[in-house]
Amino acid sequence: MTDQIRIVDVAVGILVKPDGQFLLGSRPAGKPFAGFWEFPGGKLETGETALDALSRELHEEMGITVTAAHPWLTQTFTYPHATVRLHFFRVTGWLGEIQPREGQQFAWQANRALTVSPILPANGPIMRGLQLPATLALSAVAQLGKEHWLARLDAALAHGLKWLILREPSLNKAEYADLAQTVLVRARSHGAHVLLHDRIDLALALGADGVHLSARAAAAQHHRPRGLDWVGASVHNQVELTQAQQIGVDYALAGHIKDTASHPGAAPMGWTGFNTLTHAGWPFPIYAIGGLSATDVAESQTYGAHGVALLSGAWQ
Ligand SMILES: Nc1nc2c([nH]c(=O)n2[C@@H]2O[C@H](COP(=O)(O)OP(=O)(O)OP(=O)(O)O)[C@@H](O)[C@H]2O)c(=O)[nH]1
Ligand SMILES: [Mg+2]
Repeated sequence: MTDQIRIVDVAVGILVKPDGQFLLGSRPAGKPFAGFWEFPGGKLETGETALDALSRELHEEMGITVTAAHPWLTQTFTYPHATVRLHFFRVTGWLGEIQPREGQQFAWQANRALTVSPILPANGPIMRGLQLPATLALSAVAQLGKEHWLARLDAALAHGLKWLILREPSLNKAEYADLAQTVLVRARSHGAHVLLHDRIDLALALGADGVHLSARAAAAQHHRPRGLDWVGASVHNQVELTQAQQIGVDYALAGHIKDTASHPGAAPMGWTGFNTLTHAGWPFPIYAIGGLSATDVAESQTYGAHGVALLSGAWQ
């Protein structure tokens, strides 16, 4: 018989308030990593689904009844005491007052401004994923023309756009580099992130926030591009998702979900297809893309998406 690593499945709840704050709890004395901060949750019992365990654990540990929870990402991590597979849910609805039923402390935390530490070691990628906005935008110079699109970009930045992928396959290298410089200046003044599409060297040279890789470019990578803060990839199938995981992306875009002008002829996967593709659980957030608008965020999250990536929907 071959040795098999026993994997302990754990359901974890990230309680999120409408303003984006999330709840951490301290691990009670007597448990491994006592005093470390974690999201509430615990081990699945025999016969339980992850969602069953989440509801039970949050009731046991903090006295609440979960009314809205969506799978978000799945992370496997090996501790000295066990290998755990953590099923993270975003919990947006609950009933009852939060009570520390196990002697733990609770603290609502804002992104990038944690006031408690240390966090359980497995949770690093999770904290990073929580920094990603619910919507991101892909540029539309080819559709709108450069000047018109730049004007729309300024308006979107003023309205809070925080994440932009500069994807313009119809521009030549020099035109693209020129546009990237212009866009970086505008985005920086609003604290927005700009990821260049496939141009790793240019992203490094210009100090862009990262790179977004087409599925084809991701397939050609043997490791995560070095020196960039954020790396994402487009995926359409399990093979591409696996490759994205192997190179260690921070997020993926999966689609396309609906019929779009930019993908005439290709059959959309729909929400069912998105769910089939992603439901096994991946250790990074996945955005849905293709024919979507900002009003689709809530629906996308019921299918396990982090949110939606917008093309024309970002510039109307
Ligand atoms: N609850 C929770 N557990 C986490 C997180 N991150 C993480 O690595 N874990 C790991 O998941 C494992 C199980 O979690 P747990 O100790 O809360 O389990 P539990 O509530 O069923 O506790 P029990 O065994 O005392 O009944 C631990 O090894 C813990 O280190 C997290 O954010 N929240
Ligand atoms: Mg627990």
